[in-house]
Amino acid sequence: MQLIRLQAFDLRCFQEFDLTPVSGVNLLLGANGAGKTSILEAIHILGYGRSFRGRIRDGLIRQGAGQLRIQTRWLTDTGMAQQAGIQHTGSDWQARMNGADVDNLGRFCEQFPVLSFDPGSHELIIGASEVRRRFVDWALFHVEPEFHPVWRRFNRALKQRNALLKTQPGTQELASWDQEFAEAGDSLHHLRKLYLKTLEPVMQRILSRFLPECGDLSLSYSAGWREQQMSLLDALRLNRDRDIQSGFCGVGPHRADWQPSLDGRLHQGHFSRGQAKLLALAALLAQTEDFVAKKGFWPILCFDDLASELDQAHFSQVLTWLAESQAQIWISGTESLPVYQERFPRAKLFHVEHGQIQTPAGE
Ligand SMILES: Nc1ncnc2c1ncn2[C@@H]1O[C@H](COP(=O)(O)OP(=O)(O)OP(=O)(O)O)[C@@H](O)[C@H]1O
Repeated sequence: MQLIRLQAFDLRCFQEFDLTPVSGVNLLLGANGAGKTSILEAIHILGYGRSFRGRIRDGLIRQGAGQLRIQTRWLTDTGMAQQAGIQHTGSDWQARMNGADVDNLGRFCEQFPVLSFDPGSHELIIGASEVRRRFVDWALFHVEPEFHPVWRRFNRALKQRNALLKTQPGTQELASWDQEFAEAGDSLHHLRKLYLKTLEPVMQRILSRFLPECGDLSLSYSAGWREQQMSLLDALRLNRDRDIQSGFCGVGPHRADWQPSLDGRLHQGHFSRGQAKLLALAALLAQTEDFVAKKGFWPILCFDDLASELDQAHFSQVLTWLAESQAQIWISGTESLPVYQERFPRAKLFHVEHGQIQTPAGE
């Protein structure tokens, strides 16, 4: 799929912008603070219903404005033109698609599979487990129809069980939620585990291209309880007293995690920031390839300040991968055009300067 028009009103430093991107590579070039990341932020909001730079009150809405609006026209994978918009009035997001309100933000976001690589992406490898769960859940949300109902059912059970735990419940009371929690949790666990199994060889292939010296990759998965030794239901029963004491559920898929390791010996604590970035990039590209294999079309790919994130050799390898892809790609950077022109002769340039965007004459 591809965006064919992207407009934003009162987003950060932009009073308004209106872009007509191409289906291939779109370059957002300009000085620091010009607004390049804010354009990628607009695309991210379409795909996730939130910014990747904090909450709305952290400055997403332009200073002095009361609300922000993002509008887009896009072509679906079957080539159908659609239009949609999302706005934030200071209290919540409201979305519209083809002229009708969309109540469920998830239904809106599923139209926009967007994957982003930015200066914070190494967090996927060395950050908190929540980032890694989100990574897997993003893919499942888009490629696995069973996932969304299972995820909602599990989160509801988790919320209800945690609320009950705060009331110092009796064993019987808790048991009624344990069953529901365990059933939904088991399904969620199996979907995630299977996804990582599929992703591992794809990521290994990409990694051996980018980091041949790295050796063999494996992705280890931890379920959030001792799944080798007991069922989730048994783990809940065993942990019941501790849960009642702490007032929240200490075992289950909400504590799940996955970790890459190299040659069976290098783990999370060993990776340099640069290695973590490359592993995160390999994970993102693997996720993209898996998405294409399952869905039959490409997600939108966004790269914020790509050149500054990678050394020369890896930067060049990533550009080669991107040149071979058929995705709509957005790349922001401060470097001059020739770096990209050679690889992407048909790229469209957007020159970003102090909240204004220009395209060279003739484009
Ligand atoms: N709420 C706001 N209202 C007005 N201006 C804002 C607001 N939030 C951020 N800005 C300004 O908008 C610009 C946004 O910069 P952005 O991060 O998009 O730039 P960039 O081109 O990606 O920069 P860099 O290359 O340094 O990453 C900055 O100049 C910032 O000061």
